[in-house]
Amino acid sequence: MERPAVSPRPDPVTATPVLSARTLVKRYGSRTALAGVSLAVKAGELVAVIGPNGAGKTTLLSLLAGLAAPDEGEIFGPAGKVGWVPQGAAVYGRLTVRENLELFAQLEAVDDPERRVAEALAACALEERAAQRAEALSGGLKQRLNLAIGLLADPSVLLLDEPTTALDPRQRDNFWSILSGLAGAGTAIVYTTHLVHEAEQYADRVLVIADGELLFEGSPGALAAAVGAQGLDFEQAFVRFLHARGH
Ligand SMILES: Nc1ncnc2c1ncn2[C@@H]1O[C@H](COP(=O)(O)OP(=O)(O)OP(=O)(O)O)[C@@H](O)[C@H]1O
Repeated sequence: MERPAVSPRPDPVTATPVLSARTLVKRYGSRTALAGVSLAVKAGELVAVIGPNGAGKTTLLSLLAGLAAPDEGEIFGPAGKVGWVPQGAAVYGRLTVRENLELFAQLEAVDDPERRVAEALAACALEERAAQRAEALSGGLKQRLNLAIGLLADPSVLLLDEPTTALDPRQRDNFWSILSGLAGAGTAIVYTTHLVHEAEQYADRVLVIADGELLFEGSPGALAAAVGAQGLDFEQAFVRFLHARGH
């Protein structure tokens, strides 16, 4: 696959936040899924959200995406400019790649749908697959279509829930090339993953969440340093960190 050109991306240290949230709380009945999480994401920044099963990662992203409302706290974001890439591709198998994009563009009432569909196809290197039915796509291509749908509204922030879990290493590499290109062009990217080396490899900043609480925010190296695990494999450092924090 041809890699997209990567332009120098905004410096995430100095860039302006494009999305921020203050003390988000979300409860499901008596269960507190998020217990007061705050964050700020800047243009061109790649942020990984990692944590054990049930930590609240998907809940956090769904609030940031505006799919659910927090019980407490506030979100400040670019209205209508947050792209959402859910874990499973919610595409229509019997429609082609292009038809799926046209349908979602219509459902989301995006401006200039024809141009946006063309741009989303190009951004995800799907032009040659445009006429193929979605049900005939490989897992990697289906996930690229899922991403293309998330890009239709030309979002300045893209939220992805475990985007590469089901992909083989080559498709994963392709997918990260696309995301790196988008970050290079200034899109802020927030993703959850259980493949924690993807946090180490690609994220500028890592958020560690467990039991609905934000336990750490910083670079992958700083997470390892926080538990004296420099030089250890990042996954081992992460497990050591969780253990040290009682998880
Ligand atoms: N719709 C819901 N109704 C009730 N409880 C929910 C709902 N969604 C999530 N929860 C609960 O909220 C908590 C956080 O769930 P969430 O899916 O956000 O975690 P996660 O970190 O994404 O987990 P995983 O890594 O397993 O995907 C869990 O205890 C989960 O069971």
